[in-house]
Amino acid sequence: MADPVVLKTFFDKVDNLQDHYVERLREAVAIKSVSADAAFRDEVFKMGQWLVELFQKLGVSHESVDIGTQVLDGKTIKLPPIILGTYGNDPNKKTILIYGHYDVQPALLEDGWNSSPFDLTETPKHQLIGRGSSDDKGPVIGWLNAIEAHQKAGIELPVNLKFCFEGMEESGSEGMDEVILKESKRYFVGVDAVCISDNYWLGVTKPCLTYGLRGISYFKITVSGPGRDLHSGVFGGTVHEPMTDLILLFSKLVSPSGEILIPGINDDVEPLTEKENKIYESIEFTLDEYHAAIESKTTIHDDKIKILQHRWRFPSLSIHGIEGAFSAPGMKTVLPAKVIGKFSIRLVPHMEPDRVNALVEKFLTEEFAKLGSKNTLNVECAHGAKAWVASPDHWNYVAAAKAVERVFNVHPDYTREGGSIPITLTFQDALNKNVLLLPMGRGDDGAHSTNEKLDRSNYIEGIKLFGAYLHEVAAIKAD
Ligand SMILES: C[C@H](N)C(=O)N[C@@H](Cc1c[nH]cn1)C(=O)O
Ligand SMILES: [Zn+2]
Ligand SMILES: [Zn+2]
Repeated sequence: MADPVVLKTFFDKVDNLQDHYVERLREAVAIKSVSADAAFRDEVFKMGQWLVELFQKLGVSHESVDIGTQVLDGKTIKLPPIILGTYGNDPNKKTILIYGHYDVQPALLEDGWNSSPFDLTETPKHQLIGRGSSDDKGPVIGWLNAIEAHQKAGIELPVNLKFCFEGMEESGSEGMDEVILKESKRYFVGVDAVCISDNYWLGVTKPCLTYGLRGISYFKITVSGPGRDLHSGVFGGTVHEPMTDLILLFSKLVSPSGEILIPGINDDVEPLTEKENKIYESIEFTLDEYHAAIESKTTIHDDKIKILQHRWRFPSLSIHGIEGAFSAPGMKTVLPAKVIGKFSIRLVPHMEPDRVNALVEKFLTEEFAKLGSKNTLNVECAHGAKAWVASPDHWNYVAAAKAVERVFNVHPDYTREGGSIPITLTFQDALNKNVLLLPMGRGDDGAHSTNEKLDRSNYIEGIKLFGAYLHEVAAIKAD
């Protein structure tokens, strides 16, 4: 067990420094590191540099891995570096690898934010609102704040740390798999376990440890027709309209009750067992909290167990948007010449992205042929990742559960997550080590949504949790 006196000294220091930590998060949120938009690529680099400077300040040695270029929006642009760091190199201590990402989802005030998305704004209820506050800048900085609090309190860190921070997680983790595979034989040698803080509690009160994620296959379907946008009064009714074709195709993918309609997609999904059903019963989770998080009562299922199952262990298909479609206010009577529909399928264990992609492509090609349209269709899978499930019996989880008890005085729930972190499985397989997901934020943080927030208390207690976890890791007997 970790020394309670040492932990108390560390916790007190974190409390002392909390305003400084909020200012640090404010600085990071102000950097618009949106990986999905070529126009913001300089900002992603700036954010990487900001982390490097923080590493330097804290005495973390580091390397920036150049992963080349990508073609985005028709332009060839540089990919942001993967930043590796090392803090401590004592052969008598365990080594924990921390992964996180410094890119964020896009955000515009006009999407419905109550304050400017890149100006961290603290509400009277002490919610820190800003893009990336919870996903994933708060957690990434949290680890570095924990190091700083140790230094300022004069406490030695009881483990060695390795860091791996990427700037492309929100855009398919381009280049990451190759780097992990390569560095598993060099930079990551000696790692005993991996910890990732890039998800959320299930609800708003109870901490959890997460041992599973869904995978993802992200599709772009392009329907092209006329050589340019047309006047719908002059040409409407005389040409095959790409938008009409696309909407018809979209309508074939999923039913209003969430059932995926593509033949064969559900074939590899494991059947439910009585034993598994029991797991959901003990999880602390209420429909009211869920409705509060989505700010409506529009759930397909009004039953706790079904909601958890559909979030964790069944696939889902979501339609995200249409590039090229008229979406501005007003009533432009345009007939778009080319539209790109975007949707993704969340994958569960045993579903293989390659098989899913082949089924999707075959289905859409057949459905498009049935339309008798003279337009053309192109189906592309932009990125794919398999689902991940770990063993929560491992010492890595036992140490984390003890840390939760130290900070929150409660035993955590063990959850799976509906979202995806593509490289989790790669870390597990390439390093052959246990991976733990240790969330900092709450289930209502609104990651990817408008008014994303991180509660001040989750941020500050989260920093304590990270430190306590490292002390419990050091104290535990590894098997
Ligand atoms: C759970 C994690 N914080 C996250 O948000 N992951 C993204 C990853 C992704 C994949 N394609 C685009 N983004 C997610 O689950 O959507
Ligand atoms: Zn994330
Ligand atoms: Zn995200």
